[in-house]
Amino acid sequence: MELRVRDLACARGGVPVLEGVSFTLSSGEALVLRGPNGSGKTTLLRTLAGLQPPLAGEVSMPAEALAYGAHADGLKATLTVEENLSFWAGVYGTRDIATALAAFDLEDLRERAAQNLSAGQKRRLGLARLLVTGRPVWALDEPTVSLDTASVALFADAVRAHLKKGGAAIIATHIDLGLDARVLDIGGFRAKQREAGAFDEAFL
Ligand SMILES: Nc1ncnc2c1ncn2[C@@H]1O[C@H](COP(=O)(O)OP(=O)(O)OP(=O)(O)O)[C@@H](O)[C@H]1O
Repeated sequence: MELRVRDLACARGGVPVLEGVSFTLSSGEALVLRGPNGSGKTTLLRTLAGLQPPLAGEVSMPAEALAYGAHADGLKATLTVEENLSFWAGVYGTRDIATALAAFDLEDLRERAAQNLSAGQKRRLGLARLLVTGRPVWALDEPTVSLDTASVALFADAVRAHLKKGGAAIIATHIDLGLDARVLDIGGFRAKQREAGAFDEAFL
């Protein structure tokens, strides 16, 4: 399993944000995305996850190989913790939710509605969803927001276990997760601004 990204260019709101992004991510590897606010980390992850088409470039794997963890947890508010995970397991065609409950210390909360969880508990449930996707590449946008120190450690353990099983992860984060990960600073891939008055055949 290898994710190869070549010369990728991405836009947000119609404005080019990144260009020339190239990297390779192999089975068992984690890549941490760094870059200042607004530099395009979310834009890159959304593009890899298939939520928006690239302007140019190639991605070797289909978006269906990725499990995308966005800023929003995407929980079903009125379903319990257990029902949320069972729902997602059904969507992804997997069965085991026990491993996900245990990995994110959610067993005692299994019957609580998602809307009645604390912010950190909601985040843990959103991350537990990754384990029921069965997808090889996790693409995660600031996954540790709202997590306390113990929960950050649970998350790092879950990533390590995923990598050990042959998975891979690409993670936008500003904190040190203690993972043995490569770092890609996307500040170096900022799209050049078009010169004023430059010829643009798209408008012809
Ligand atoms: N919905 C939108 N419409 C238009 N432009 C947007 C939209 N969302 C973000 N942008 C712009 O796209 C650029 C890249 O934003 P992006 O969210 O990818 O950055 P980021 O590196 O993830 O930032 P942060 O670290 O703050 O989360 C920024 O200039 C941002 O203002």
